[in-house]
Amino acid sequence: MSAILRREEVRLMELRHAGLPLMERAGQAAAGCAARMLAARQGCVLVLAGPGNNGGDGFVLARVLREQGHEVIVACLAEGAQMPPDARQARAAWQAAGGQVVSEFVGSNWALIVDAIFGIGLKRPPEGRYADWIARLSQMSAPVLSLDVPSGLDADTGRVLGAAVRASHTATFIAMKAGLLTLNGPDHCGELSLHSLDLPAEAAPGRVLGREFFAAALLPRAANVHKGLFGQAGVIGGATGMVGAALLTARAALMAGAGRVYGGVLDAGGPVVDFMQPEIMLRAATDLHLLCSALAVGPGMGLSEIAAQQLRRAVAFSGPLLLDADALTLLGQSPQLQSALARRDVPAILTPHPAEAARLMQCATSDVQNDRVSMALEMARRYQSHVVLKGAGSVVALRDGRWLINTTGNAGLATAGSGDVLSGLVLGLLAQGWEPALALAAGVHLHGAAADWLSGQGVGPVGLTASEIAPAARRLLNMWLVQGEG
Ligand SMILES: NC(=O)C1=CN([C@@H]2O[C@H](COP(=O)(O)OP(=O)(O)OC[C@H]3O[C@@H](n4cnc5c(N)ncnc54)[C@H](O)[C@@H]3O)[C@@H](O)[C@H]2O)[C@@H](O)CC1
Ligand SMILES: [K+]
Repeated sequence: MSAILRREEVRLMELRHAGLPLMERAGQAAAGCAARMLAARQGCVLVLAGPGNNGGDGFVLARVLREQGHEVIVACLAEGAQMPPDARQARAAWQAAGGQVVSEFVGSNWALIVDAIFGIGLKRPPEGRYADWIARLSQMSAPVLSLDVPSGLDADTGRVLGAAVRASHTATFIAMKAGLLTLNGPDHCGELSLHSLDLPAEAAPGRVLGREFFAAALLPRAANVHKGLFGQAGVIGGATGMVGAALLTARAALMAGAGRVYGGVLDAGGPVVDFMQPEIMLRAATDLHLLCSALAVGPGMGLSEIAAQQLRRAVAFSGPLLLDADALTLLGQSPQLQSALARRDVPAILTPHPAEAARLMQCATSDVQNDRVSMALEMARRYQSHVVLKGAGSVVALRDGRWLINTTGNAGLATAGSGDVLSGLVLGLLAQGWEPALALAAGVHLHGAAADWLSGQGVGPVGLTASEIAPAARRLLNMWLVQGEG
């Protein structure tokens, strides 16, 4: 499972290995990507080199491609003397080999454009002619290879600083960066490849969320079992007009394997049976006993006094607890509930989307989105819970400070009820005795993988409905249980 390093962690790693020819290795690795992208394409390669070490990587790549017989031009606005030592050396080696450096590029008929303008060193919007280059790149039809980070993208947060390159492929070095995986990163990176530059893997609190994280919990079912072994899942939600949200959660819990599922609805005139899924035992929320193995509270629950009462009852429940949707809004308004939550032995799971996270953190949604990893970690710390901050590149922050970014899923999940299904999948795993951190990570990964599988069948991303996610997730989960880590 790949480590994700923040900018400062990458810098420390570079310092620790300063004696190694890292820029040479980075340029060589990127030249391999470039050669694959060029394949049979004829014509000249344009390398846009910035003023720092990202530009230096570009000079190494240019030299290697030229040695392989490709025609290459490097455009660089900085003077050699203004560049940092490694980049200066790479530029000198390029020129010593007969390579040309120009200060401007004309024409648009390139076989490949290499974006070596800015890497992890960019912290403010690109200015002047660099901004101009990025704007011009967006109008060109040639494939673009970005080195380390698409220029203009913040490597830690995935924010576009002004404007950013939209790459066909991004070759990133040493370790994965959060900004490539969350917010605007996935829309700008194209295909993503990681090149470790032969540095040893490091222990880091951030990881890419893969199946190996929860593989130990993927245990195939024995033959001699009964439903009582797979837990009782309880759902509280479904105020008037929103009963469907609670049903989506309950159905997903059933399809994730919970032995029995109880639905406690707040709508006094609500249904007594779910005719699409009659296995679910429906009743008034006030009649739902809390002897269940795991509880999810919030889908379609509303913000009424009865909803608040139900939430207070749920926070006192000692088993695994997931809070979603309206439960999060109510939680954000109540210091008493917050301290009760923080005192729980079993950490609760919070599943906010960015607007709900903003309510939990008493800030603007844009503040949440501007640094999703830091915000998810701060929420986990403040609420002493495991958190998933949903959205492109969902960030899972665990109570102990570890964090994960999920890479499954697609825009099809941006549909009504999708979050209710996620809650149900996690709830179903919790009911079966999965440890909360593993249930959350697995649920998030599975939910995204189900959407990817459905999109591969033409069911989405456009028009994917939340009801379709749980049956697809059930199918994948059964495959994973047989395959293990796979
Ligand atoms: N240091 C090392 O050991 C290694 C560094 N590597 C490369 O080096 C990159 C980091 O290098 P740097 O720290 O030099 O940073 P960058 O090359 O990403 O950019 C920093 C340079 O851009 C300028 N700059 C920043 N923002 C600007 C803006 N908005 N407008 C105009 N100029 C701006 C800075 O003044 C500085 O000159 C990595 O992303 C990676 O590509 C790799 O070669 C691997 C090894
Ligand atoms: K770049």
